[in-house]
Amino acid sequence: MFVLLNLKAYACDPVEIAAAAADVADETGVRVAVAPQTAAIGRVAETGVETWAQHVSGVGSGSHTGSTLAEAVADAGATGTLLNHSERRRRLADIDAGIRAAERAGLETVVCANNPRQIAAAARLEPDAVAVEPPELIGTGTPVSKADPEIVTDSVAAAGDEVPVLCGAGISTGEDLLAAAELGAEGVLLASGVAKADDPRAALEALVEPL
Ligand SMILES: O=C[C@H](O)COP(=O)(O)O
Repeated sequence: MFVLLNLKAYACDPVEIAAAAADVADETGVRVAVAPQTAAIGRVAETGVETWAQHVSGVGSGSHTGSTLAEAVADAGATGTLLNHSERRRRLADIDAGIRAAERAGLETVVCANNPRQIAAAARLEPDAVAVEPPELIGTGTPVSKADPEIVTDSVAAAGDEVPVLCGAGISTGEDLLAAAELGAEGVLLASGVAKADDPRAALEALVEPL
């Protein structure tokens, strides 16, 4: 299972969490990546943890003020990027351009989507993986794997054999992770369960413990 931890814009210490994630990955062999704020990518990557961007713009270098170049996050140490997160929705053409920009920069891609129909469309754009997240469950602590298991199984079917599916929203425990795996997800996308925890290291350790 791939554990992709999105720190969003939470008021947490990205380096402390990244160091904990690096240790947990080393000690358990579980693939754990951290997606901090863009400005923290370099510092997070220095911990040795697999580092992702939360978003890249679908543009190359040029007159694009305020954009986030895929090449820039790759230079800073990121090896992958989320695209079209529920809190950073893009139009289809922008998602396609974002995937192509990430490919040019050598970044792995996970395209997020709300439901199996959107997952089918996202998978046709040939990202490395897709992630299904029902927006109404994000940040609730109620795991998608329990609240809406069919959205995961239907997304796995919609994505087809070539594109792995992650699931996210409300995932915070090892039990949630196992449930996601049983539904066919190859990873989880999570945030608040670790980023807002009093002890993020303990939360991460507990998360991967049953794997
Ligand atoms: O990117 C992460 C997802 O939006 C899930 O967030 P959450 O774990 O806080 O529900």
